[in-house]
Amino acid sequence: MRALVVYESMFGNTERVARTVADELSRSMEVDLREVSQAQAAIHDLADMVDLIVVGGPTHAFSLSRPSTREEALGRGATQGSAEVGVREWLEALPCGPHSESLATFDTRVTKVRHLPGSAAKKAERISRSHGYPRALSRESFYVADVNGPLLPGELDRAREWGRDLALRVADLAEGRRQSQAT
Ligand SMILES: Cc1cc2nc3c(=O)[nH]c(=O)nc-3n(C[C@H](O)[C@H](O)[C@H](O)COP(=O)(O)O)c2cc1C
Repeated sequence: MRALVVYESMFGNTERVARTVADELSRSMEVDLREVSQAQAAIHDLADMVDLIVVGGPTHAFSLSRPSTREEALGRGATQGSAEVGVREWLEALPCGPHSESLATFDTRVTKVRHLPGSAAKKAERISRSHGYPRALSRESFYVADVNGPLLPGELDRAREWGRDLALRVADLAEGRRQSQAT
């Protein structure tokens, strides 16, 4: 089984979550972890050959980032990422389906506005569904203390649990497909 984990991160927090999730998935699957600007080729090389795609990014303005919000992040001291390429652009470039592989989305967001609706993970799911992906297997938010982080205590443990749960669900789905083909 194979997974592709694609992330966008400007202050490093989403990257830490993505690495933790990828590490947990790699206990039972072959995992390709890519920063979004390095993931363009993966759209065509891998997208239809993996069992699971995990996409994560920071919530900006209640949604996935845009060039303008990434520009703002750079102005606020972000040390990685770029204004040009983000998860929104990556998802919008995906070929239209139907696609059969499972997909899961996550984001990081600031804890003090956690009651407000709208998140990068929700928007990522919406774009992927419009490209023919099934409903997300799971969608999760991980919380940071402020715009530049850090992640709240316990969030990387939660990311590890989330990765473990995803791996189990993908294995269950594969087993279900195998059994229905056998009958
Ligand atoms: C321009 C901008 C807009 C943001 N808007 C939101 C928001 O609407 N809701 C929220 O919870 N966090 C918001 N944040 C905080 C980000 O979610 C936070 O910077 C991110 O989780 C850090 O992840 P990273 O280290 O991977 O970049 C915003 C940050 C920036 C720079």
